[in-house]
Amino acid sequence: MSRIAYFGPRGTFTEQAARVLAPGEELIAVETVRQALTTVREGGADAACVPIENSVEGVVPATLDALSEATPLVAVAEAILPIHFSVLTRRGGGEIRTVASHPHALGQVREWLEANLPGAHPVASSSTSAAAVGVLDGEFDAAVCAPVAAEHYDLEVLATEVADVGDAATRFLLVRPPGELPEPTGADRTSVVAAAVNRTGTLAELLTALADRGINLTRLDARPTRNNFGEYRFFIDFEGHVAEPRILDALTALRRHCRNLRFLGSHPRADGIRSTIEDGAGNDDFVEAAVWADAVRKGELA
Ligand SMILES: O=C(O)C(=O)C[C@]1(C(=O)O)C=C[C@@H](O)C=C1
Repeated sequence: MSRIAYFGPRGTFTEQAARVLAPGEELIAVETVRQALTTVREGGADAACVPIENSVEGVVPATLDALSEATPLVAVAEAILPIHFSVLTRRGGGEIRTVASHPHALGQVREWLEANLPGAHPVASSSTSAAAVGVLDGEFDAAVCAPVAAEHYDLEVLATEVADVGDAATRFLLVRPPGELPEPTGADRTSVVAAAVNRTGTLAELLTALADRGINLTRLDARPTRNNFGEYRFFIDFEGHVAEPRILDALTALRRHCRNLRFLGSHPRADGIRSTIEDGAGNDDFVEAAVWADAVRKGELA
């Protein structure tokens, strides 16, 4: 049985994602995204489940930063979960002066809180379930949680189906140390983090390397390197799998344009959306062109 470290404690959305991505495996709850990844890096778990991006609040910066530092880990699978919250309070609790949750969760219920708990002060907690624990301990008066948290913590459900955007969703990754990659399916996502040289046009060069090969981006984010003010790392997700000749060609080109390129994995997309293949940019086109060039090099063709 594999050991999966996840961003907990029990009852987080990440725990639900871990159950989808690694059914029946042993789950180990840790307090932060960074700890989940460190546990894998230090051999305390075989893989980690972490949130990567939400359709309303965008990327989870802690995940991007922790994936770009220390020893490399690669994503081997993803899950997308619909996100709506329950608001939990202490049984028989009085006035609600503070309402706690993960900042990403608070950002998704801002309007609901203003309309329904206008007097309550929002407080950031390390996760949605950590907020529930805080309510039990008397630290906060209410917690914005995953609905399943009500099964783990002895709290009263004040409201359900809480969400400012009805069809919000979060994407989660299962990451593990580099090893055998999942097979390509035709509906895959590849992720890299690029530390580009700080000069005119470097980001354009990276994007052009992908555009020239007809590769569709699915996400682009920048995070500071934390070394020099104004210096960034670019997180680029695109359609396709590194086992495909067109993607391998693009990766090689990206490597030439970067001071440092980290491969963050190729894995099937949870939404099953197949890669866009532009005319003349299919895998057969890349293979055929390489065969032609090889024959030219051998003097067999001109
Ligand atoms: O705190 C949790 O329950 C989490 O799993 C984290 C997280 C996030 O980081 O976005 C996951 C999904 C929701 O969007 C809110 C919080």
